[in-house]
Amino acid sequence: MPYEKELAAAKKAASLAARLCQKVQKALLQSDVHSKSDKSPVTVADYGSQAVVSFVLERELPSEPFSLVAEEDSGDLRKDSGQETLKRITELVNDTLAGEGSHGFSTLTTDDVLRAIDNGKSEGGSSGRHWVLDPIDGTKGFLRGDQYAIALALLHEGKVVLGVLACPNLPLTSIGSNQQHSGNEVGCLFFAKVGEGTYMQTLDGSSQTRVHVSATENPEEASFFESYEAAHSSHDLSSSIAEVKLGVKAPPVRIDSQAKYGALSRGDGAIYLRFPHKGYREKIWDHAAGCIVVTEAGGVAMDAAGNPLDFSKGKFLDVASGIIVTNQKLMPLLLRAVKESLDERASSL
Ligand SMILES: Nc1ncnc2c1ncn2[C@@H]1O[C@H](COP(=O)(O)O)[C@@H](OP(=O)(O)O)[C@H]1O
Ligand SMILES: [Mg+2]
Ligand SMILES: [Mg+2]
Ligand SMILES: [Mg+2]
Repeated sequence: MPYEKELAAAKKAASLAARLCQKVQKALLQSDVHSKSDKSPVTVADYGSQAVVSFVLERELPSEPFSLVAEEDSGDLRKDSGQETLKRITELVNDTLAGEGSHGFSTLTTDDVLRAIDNGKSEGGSSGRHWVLDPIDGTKGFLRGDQYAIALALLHEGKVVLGVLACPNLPLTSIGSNQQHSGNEVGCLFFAKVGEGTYMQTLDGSSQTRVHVSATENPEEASFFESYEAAHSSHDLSSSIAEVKLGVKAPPVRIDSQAKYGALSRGDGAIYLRFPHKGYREKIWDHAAGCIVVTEAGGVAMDAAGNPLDFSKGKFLDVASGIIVTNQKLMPLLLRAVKESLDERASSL
């Protein structure tokens, strides 16, 4: 079966990175939080997760050319002001890798960690194979103690062929609009390979189950997910689409990160709406893994004009107005509702 060893390596890398993130989230000290030039937050866990994933993928797949498109870079860590942080990241990475119990693991130096982080400089594109990584998607959620995800996908000739989504704070049982969940076990890892469906397992891989998107055909029974952060997606546009146009009764479920794609893939809700504010350009690492996890579970992800998401154009994912995700049955209704709302908005400007 194609991509078997790549999937195994990706699951191992994401699970180890999740362990590092859980450790940091538990003991998050203010000193672990920095803000990047674009003012978005980044933590030692974002960097540590990227270093772990990069190191593990290279180690597990030695015979393949290695290309990684990842969110973080080592720029700030190479400055004098970043030295303390770099030491802390290196310590975290070594603790995590040593904890894996891999035979003959020799500790990484700070230079090894910088190099592993900077492996992520690839621009991706439409030819060859590129790993796509968001080491922590939902850093704001991570900082709040809420949802976040380690999102890793493989692009081959411009198409996403596998995806792994580790969601350390997502309960194993559903988080529907009532936000109740019976079991209290927390931490899931979703994985999908093109043509082979989507599975959800516990973070330690002890049990796995095949998952499918919600089969809801009646929008009134559908519930919808959107970003927790109103800065990331227009909440009033999505509510006018969902509640006014589609008649969705349930209130929106607002959670951070691509955990939304994982929740959708197992039917926790039926719709995901994302309408970034003007001028924002989506990145492929924010959607590649989530997209295949949902589509291999029977869902459809498109931009608001009905075009499939195109991950082949480098690190940006240019979409018309926004991203909409649902099942095959609801997509035509949703597209129509989105178009009507956007047209009304445009004519009222
Ligand atoms: N103005 C904006 N509009 C849309 N998305 C944004 C944004 N600013 C940041 N983001 C992206 O939204 C991602 C989180 O998604 P969500 O809103 O679903 O939680 C962030 O990922 P990171 O946390 O990896 O930086 C970031 O890339
Ligand atoms: Mg970020
Ligand atoms: Mg992200
Ligand atoms: Mg991120």
